[in-house]
Amino acid sequence: MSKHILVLPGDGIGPEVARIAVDCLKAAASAEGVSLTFDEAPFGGAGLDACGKPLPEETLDKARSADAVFLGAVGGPKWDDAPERPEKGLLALRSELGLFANLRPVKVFAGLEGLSPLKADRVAGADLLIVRELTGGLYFGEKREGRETASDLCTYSADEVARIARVAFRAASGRRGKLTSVDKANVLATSRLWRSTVNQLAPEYQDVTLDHMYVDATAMKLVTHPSAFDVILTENLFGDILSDEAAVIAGSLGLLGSASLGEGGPGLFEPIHGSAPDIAGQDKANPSGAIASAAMLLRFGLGEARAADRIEAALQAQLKSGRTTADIGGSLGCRAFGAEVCERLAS
Ligand SMILES: NC(=O)c1ccc[n+]([C@@H]2O[C@H](COP(=O)([O-])OP(=O)(O)OC[C@H]3O[C@@H](n4cnc5c(N)ncnc54)[C@H](O)[C@@H]3O)[C@@H](O)[C@H]2O)c1
Ligand SMILES: CC(C)[C@H](C(=O)O)[C@@H](O)C(=O)O
Ligand SMILES: [Mg+2]
Repeated sequence: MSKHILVLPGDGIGPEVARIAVDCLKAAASAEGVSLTFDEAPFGGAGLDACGKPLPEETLDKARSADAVFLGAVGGPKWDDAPERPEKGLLALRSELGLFANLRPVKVFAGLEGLSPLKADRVAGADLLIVRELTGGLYFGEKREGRETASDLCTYSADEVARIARVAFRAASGRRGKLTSVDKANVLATSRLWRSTVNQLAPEYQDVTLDHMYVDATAMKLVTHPSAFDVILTENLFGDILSDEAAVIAGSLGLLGSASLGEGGPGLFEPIHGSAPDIAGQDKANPSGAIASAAMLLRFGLGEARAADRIEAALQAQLKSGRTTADIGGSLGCRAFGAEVCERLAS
């Protein structure tokens, strides 16, 4: 039976990288005998332009009935003063689909240490997974927006912490067995609840070694000793910030993909970068993060591990060839890079 994918190209470089990801999905599926169907819907700024809303109802309905959703990126200066920003649509989509678990892997492959702006001996061997809580915390707390004062409420319940912590414990158990829970428990009440909830679960996962680290120290250690981490578990805002930082361990923000998963229902797969208005429309975007997200869609969204492996191998081979986009020192455009990855997928 064929599996149905909803594509939300979004804004800026979103449509540029989403196009490449779809080409890769088609090539990998055809090589592995997997049957996929695709549909597209307006979302983000494109949703505002088409229907006056960043998450039009029809788009949400299509997302709910898809097997998996692929997103390019949303946002841009054009909609900065819109009554509802494009980003609000993304938060609503994550919340409506119950996507509380955001997985953001960062890996420095042997021979590709030179892609990083950090020293090669520092990044060598880095292979970590950020497990970011995605539907709670400051992003979703009550907001008060006045002229003189404003506030964003940060709330977490023990249940919300426990369900994301279990995802991280299980991930660590299937990897190198090391879990670092990142918080700011020296200052924040939500972090103290976070820490005690994670501690309570630890005895259930005897094969996992748990430690805790403050977010500021983690930000430092990520660039000084990235290979010290296996799985990082953290709340919504800290995970957002640390994952952009962690992207440069591998080389560039354009390299990282992500999977946002709930309890059943379609997952959402998207590169971690944004719409990059500074390079949009110039064929300069690195589509690697989108391609990596396509592989995660096949693996975690559709259970098609062989097709996912095929995409990951092709992407790695392309990066190793040195024929890359400008953000990691090459001279290929987004389309040419994507076309070369697709050629590898077919062979
Ligand atoms: N998931 C998403 O849709 C998402 C994620 C982050 C930011 N945003 C939105 O994107 C807009 C721009 O935000 P920003 O500029 O802070 O972040 P950004 O990630 O769009 O760009 C940050 C920098 O990284 C570069 N960059 C990003 N992706 C790249 C790629 N694939 N290849 C090469 N270079 C790349 C950009 O050119 C820019 O210099 C904002 O509206 C923001 O809210 C959306
Ligand atoms: C666009 C924005 C709402 C989003 C976030 O903060 O989660 C983005 O930065 C991300 O990392 O996916
Ligand atoms: Mg982000």
